[in-house]
Amino acid sequence: MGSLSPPELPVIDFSKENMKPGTSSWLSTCKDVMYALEEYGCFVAVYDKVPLTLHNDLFSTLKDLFDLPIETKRKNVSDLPYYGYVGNQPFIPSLYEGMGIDNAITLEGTEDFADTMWPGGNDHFCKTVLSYSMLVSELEQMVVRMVFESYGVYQHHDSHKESTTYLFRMMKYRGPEKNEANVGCDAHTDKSFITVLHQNQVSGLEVKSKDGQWMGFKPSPSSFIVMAGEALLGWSNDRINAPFHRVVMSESEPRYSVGLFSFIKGIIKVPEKLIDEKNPLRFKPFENFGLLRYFFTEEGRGKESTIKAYCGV
Ligand SMILES: O=C(O)CCC(=O)C(=O)O
Ligand SMILES: [Fe+2]
Repeated sequence: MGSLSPPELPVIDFSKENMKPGTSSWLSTCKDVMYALEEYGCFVAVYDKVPLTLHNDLFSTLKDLFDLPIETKRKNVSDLPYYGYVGNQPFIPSLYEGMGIDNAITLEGTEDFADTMWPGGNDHFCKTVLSYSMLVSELEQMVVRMVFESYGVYQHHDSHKESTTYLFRMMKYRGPEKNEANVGCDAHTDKSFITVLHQNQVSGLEVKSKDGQWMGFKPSPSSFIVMAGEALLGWSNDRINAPFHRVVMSESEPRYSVGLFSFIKGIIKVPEKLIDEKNPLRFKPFENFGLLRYFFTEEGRGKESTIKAYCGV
């Protein structure tokens, strides 16, 4: 008998030609996506729409950004928790720094951010981030469409799309020094609808399976982690899993990563179609940003499931 090998994240190919709604490759990818989201809450998308030059430009511009003085980086502020600069502060692993761009798939959003960081802005940064986040939002939108079609609630798709807003977060994890803890980011679940993560060549991301095993991830320029947040878990009436994940640094080189987080404006309601005798309503209508804010309260932070504590029936 062979020994049981540790589970691995499912890999789904989005770079097939002709992957258009209704085609056979679209329909078979829908099945794989739904299985991955319900079982793991996460998968690796192989997606070739982001050219290697753009990938390289993005990560080299991130280095310039994080090399700015800390007083400058601290100017990245927001009313929303986790949207602004986080780093060098108590209760956050000391290896971590992150900054956020609200409305990231608009030129205005990227320019507002760049104007805060550089005197006179930074055209190259804006172009790079905007092109990147637009291409990745197309991947997010394909996945959302697949979910709505697969659950038979496509009639709600357009209004959902109109209510979607994107946060682009950029992260740097420095390598641990001798005898320093190697945790880059503590285990957590995202409060977004969907998160798409991408990174440089330094590994460190781990995702927890339903049976409690940590699964690693080998990065590549065409691999994107698509992950469900607790807002999607809530919307799906608990069908889709929102997995715990963390970053553990074992290399000395810095790890740079980026996340495109979709959030929904207004009220999220479980579609009627997803409520029946076997699956009674599990969540009251809720606000995505309310869920995010709740997580950052003393009460919300300690909960195993933020969404259940926030609006569970
Ligand atoms: O750096 C990463 O890959 C993960 C970041 C993350 O989990 C988050 O920002 O929510
Ligand atoms: Fe996360």
